[in-house]
Amino acid sequence: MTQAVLETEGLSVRFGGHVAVDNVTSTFHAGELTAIVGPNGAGKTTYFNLISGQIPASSGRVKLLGEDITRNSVADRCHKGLGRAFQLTNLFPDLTVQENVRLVVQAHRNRGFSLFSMADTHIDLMTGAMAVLERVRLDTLKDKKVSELSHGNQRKLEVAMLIALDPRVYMFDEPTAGMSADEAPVVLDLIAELKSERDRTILLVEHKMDVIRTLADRIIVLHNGALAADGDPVQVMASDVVQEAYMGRELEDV
Ligand SMILES: Nc1ncnc2c1ncn2[C@@H]1O[C@H](COP(=O)(O)OP(=O)(O)OP(=O)(O)O)[C@@H](O)[C@H]1O
Repeated sequence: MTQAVLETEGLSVRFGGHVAVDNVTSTFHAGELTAIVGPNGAGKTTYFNLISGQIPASSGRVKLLGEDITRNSVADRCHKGLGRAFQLTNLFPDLTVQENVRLVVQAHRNRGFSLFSMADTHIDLMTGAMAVLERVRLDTLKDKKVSELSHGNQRKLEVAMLIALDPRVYMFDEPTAGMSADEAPVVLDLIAELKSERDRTILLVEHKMDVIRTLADRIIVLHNGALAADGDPVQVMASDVVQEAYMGRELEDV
């Protein structure tokens, strides 16, 4: 087995008396896409928040490439290669699509977050930004202000900005939520490409069964914050634990 890229060891968080993530131990490898599923309130987003550092763990550890990052800041984890899809609130609504991506490309190359750069590097950065925008098919909208984009295109821009960061680990929380039927495949194709082309580790919180079936190499099921199942998608989805106790109604609805 190859070295684990990301590990959580006995990871837990308590909010008052409520244990939202309960002693979750799991290991994630390169080239593997793991879907994280479970009923509403199961702890999926909280597990993501613990991994990316948005909230501190009550106990347990998070390791990236063997290094303990449990106490590192969000920014430091990002710098070390942990990439979480940007929330829409992190977009700059008054800047253009291309400028938003450029800022990320620029930061990734350690030039700092500034719109002002030397002319030669400016062209270089803009070219890098355009390449990413072409991949999510937002290149024709490059000069539009982000505030003028549809919700679906704003979410595509989030994905573009994440790709521009080129992290080792991609974390997507329902990446196609709010997208129209013709917008979603662009993002799903990109996620599939990331997995094969770049040999990246991908974590995907997802409710849509068709998306899980298409993309997941592995499924982990959370229930009441704890790991209820972990393994091959076909076996996990067929298991009694998922069908009857944990996922029943939600999956049938899809
Ligand atoms: N900051 C917080 N303070 C108190 N309780 C919280 C906090 N964040 C999450 N919770 C609780 O922890 C539990 C897990 O929530 P979480 O959002 O992680 O679930 P989820 O599986 O992502 O659900 P959904 O599918 O609905 O998004 C819920 O009971 C939620 O109310």
